[in-house]
Amino acid sequence: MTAPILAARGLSRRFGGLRATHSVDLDLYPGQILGVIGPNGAGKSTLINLLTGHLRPHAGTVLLDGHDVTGKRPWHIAQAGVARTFQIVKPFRGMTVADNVVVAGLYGARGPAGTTTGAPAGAVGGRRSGTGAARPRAGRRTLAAVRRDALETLERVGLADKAHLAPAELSVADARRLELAKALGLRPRVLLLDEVLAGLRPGEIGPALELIGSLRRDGLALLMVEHVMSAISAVCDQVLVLHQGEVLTTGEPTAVLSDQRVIAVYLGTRFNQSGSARRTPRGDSDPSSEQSGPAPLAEREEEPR
Ligand SMILES: Nc1ncnc2c1ncn2[C@@H]1O[C@H](COP(=O)(O)OP(=O)(O)OP(=O)(O)O)[C@@H](O)[C@H]1O
Repeated sequence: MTAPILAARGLSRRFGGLRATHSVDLDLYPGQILGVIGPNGAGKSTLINLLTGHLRPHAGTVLLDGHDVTGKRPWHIAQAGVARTFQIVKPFRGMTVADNVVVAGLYGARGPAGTTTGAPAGAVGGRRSGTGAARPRAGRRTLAAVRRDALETLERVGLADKAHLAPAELSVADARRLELAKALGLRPRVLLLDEVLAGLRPGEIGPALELIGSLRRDGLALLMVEHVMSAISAVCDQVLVLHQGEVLTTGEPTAVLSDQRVIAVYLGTRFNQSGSARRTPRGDSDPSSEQSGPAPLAEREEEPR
């Protein structure tokens, strides 16, 4: 059996007395999409932050290609092939859309200590071993080549015609595409998506899922934190459910989304018509829709209060 490319063992992080994640184990394999779900505050973003080095765990281990990368800085982990998107998009605001992706390309994947990157099919550019301090690789690839790759990436996410714009001129959906393009610009082997579908209109979700599916076909390993249950059920191979920082269960989407324990932890969370557990900016549930029946999460529909 293939070894996991990214794994967590006993990953724990507290904020004061709050256990944001507690003893989380996961395995992510090349060509797999692992969905991570759970009610607001369950620890999903914290888990991504621990995997990418944006937070240090209080206990536990992060393994990349079997190498211990626990506590490594985010740029080390990014250059070792793990890219992410942020729930709140973070473009470089003083640059064009295209230059945002070029910057990512200049700092792209190098590979973990003692290995080469094994970048996915279709990925381009040089490889390099070691996890030294982050610095641009323009010396290995010309800026023109990096720019060409960036434009290909923008084409792939559907932003080619907006390459010249400033990020502030983008719609919500396009800002999410740029967030994804920046992550892909790193030419990762592992991609962690934090609510990449949030704010998209129903008609925009299908193409986004097609793109995510195409990345899996390229051989990327994807971890997807998402509240849109229909999307989780459509594209994920496995789903991990977090509840109060702990893994409640892991399994295939159909089984997990109809598991009574999983449904129970979502009770009190409102669902919209696409089966999305929604929240307000305060983190509360969306009062415009509510569902508390025992139907599988992916089949839930809005019900007036
Ligand atoms: N930097 C922080 N300082 C203090 N508490 C934090 C911090 N980050 C997260 N928390 C708390 O840790 C818990 C888990 O938060 P986290 O953002 O990981 O949840 P989540 O599952 O991603 O939630 P959501 O679905 O709302 O994004 C929450 O109670 C949150 O308030």
